[in-house]
Amino acid sequence: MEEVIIFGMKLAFSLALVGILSWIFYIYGTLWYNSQRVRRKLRMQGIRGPPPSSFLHGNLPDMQRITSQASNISKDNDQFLAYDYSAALFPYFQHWRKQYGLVYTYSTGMKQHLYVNEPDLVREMNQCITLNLGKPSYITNKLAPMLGNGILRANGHSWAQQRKLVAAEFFMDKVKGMVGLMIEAAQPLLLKWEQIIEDQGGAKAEVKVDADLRGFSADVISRVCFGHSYSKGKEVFLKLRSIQKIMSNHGFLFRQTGFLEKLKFRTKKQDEISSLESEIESLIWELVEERKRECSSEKDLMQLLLEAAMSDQSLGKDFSKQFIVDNCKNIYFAGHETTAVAASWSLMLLALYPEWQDRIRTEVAQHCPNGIPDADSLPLLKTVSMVIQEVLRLYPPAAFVSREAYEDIQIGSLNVPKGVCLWTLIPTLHRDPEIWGPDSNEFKPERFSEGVSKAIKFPQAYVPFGIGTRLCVGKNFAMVELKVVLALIVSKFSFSLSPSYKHSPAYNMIVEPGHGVYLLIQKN
Ligand code: HEM
Repeated sequence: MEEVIIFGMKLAFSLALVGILSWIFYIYGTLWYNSQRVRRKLRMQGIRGPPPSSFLHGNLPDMQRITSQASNISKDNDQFLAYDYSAALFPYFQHWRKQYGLVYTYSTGMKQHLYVNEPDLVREMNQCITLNLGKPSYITNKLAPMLGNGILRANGHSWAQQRKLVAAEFFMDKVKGMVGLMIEAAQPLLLKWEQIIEDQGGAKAEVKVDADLRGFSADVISRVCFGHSYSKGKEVFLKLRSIQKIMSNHGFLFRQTGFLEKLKFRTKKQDEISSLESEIESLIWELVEERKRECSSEKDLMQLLLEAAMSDQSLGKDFSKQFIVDNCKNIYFAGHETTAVAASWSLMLLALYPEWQDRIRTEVAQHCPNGIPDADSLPLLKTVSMVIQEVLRLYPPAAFVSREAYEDIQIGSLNVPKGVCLWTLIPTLHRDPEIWGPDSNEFKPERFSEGVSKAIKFPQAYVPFGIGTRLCVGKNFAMVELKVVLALIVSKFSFSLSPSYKHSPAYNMIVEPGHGVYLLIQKN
């Protein structure tokens, strides 16, 4: 008996030893050997970068050190406009750019990255149509509870299938039909601001615009996704935002979560995320079931996804359900926050440049009866478009275009090894004086008077909506929505920046005014 126990213990010990050795080999293989191999391949092509300062974490300690050393942004209005927000939020990129140029490599331990801000290479990325270039898996894995397997996270054929379906819903002819619902959704905001002015004596009042703009864009997206059931859909939006807040607190972009941290995170936050996730799923599914019972002819996004899922027998019941739920969540996330934040930045910049408010007001009065735009008059609002383009240049809500090479791929003359993540920093491209000229940090909407192609040397370097095959599906929709809301606000109110405004761009998956935008508004 004793011999059996001793044998059992020896066996357990040997197995544990084999396990530990395999783990060490795995770590050595994936971390060290792999990253050395990839770095060597890149170096042979002339790509340099900071040497990793940590065996396990690559350049992460350097990134933390550079970030903590970065000085605070000046709060002086004249100066902050000239400030590329990435210098404050991602100072390590600027730091290394000075040393290694427009294309360089760095490591975060498990992953090797390539910073790509060279316009020709950005164009080549733009033209690269292979399905082997997708969203970085280590980031999309973190987003799984929020986005499921919807279009934003998906890669390869699953992405292509979803893209075909979802994109069709946001073609310009469809978007034109949504102008009415956008105007309707803006009414509560306009009435609220009028009431605030009234309550503060009828002349000038201070408003913090961000939550109202977020409410507006959530309302618009709810109406697009869920048609007449949009008020129920808004509950989905509130829950999604809660998940976003929990997740973005956890070193979202580059930091990989350690094993112990994962355990701690699991007990503390994961339960909260899981319960929000299942509440969202039940809410959307309730709406879908309701819609099925109604046999509605309404053609909102949910109906379209429902029809597509039902017509494709190969999808299977569970997949169909997931497909609808996930894509509703994806459009909610992708569509409402970005647009609301772009509207906040627009009002901030217009507050600094009252002459552009005047120009918009004159234009709206000229083309829109009663100051209310419609599908016919919107294309005539050229000044509003120019202002939005300039806002998206200086304060793009999405800071990056990011990709991962799933196989070794060729981008222009560069061979990108499998597993490398590519990062294009949008605000830096948008402010590069080599591309935009010496006035690149100035607010000058007139640079877009003859379109993007005439505004810069390399049109591929203007990418507020991303690049190439994964270009933002909602680009037309967002532009129309922004035009509607800005035209309505500016023709009703005049405004300047309140002394309560503190310039503090903050990264929260997108780049938003950290302390909100405070305006002093008055009725026109
Ligand atoms: C000002 C507002 C917006 C900005 C700045 C913006 C920006 C972006 C960017 C940078 C990307 C990534 C592109 C890439 O990786 O190359 C993207 C993707 C996407 N956007 Fe937008 N977006 C906005 C509004 C919207 C709206 C209103 C919707 C939906 C109604 C939307 C839906 C999507 C979707 C579904 C994707 C994923 C496309 C794919 O992976 O195939 N976006 N957006």
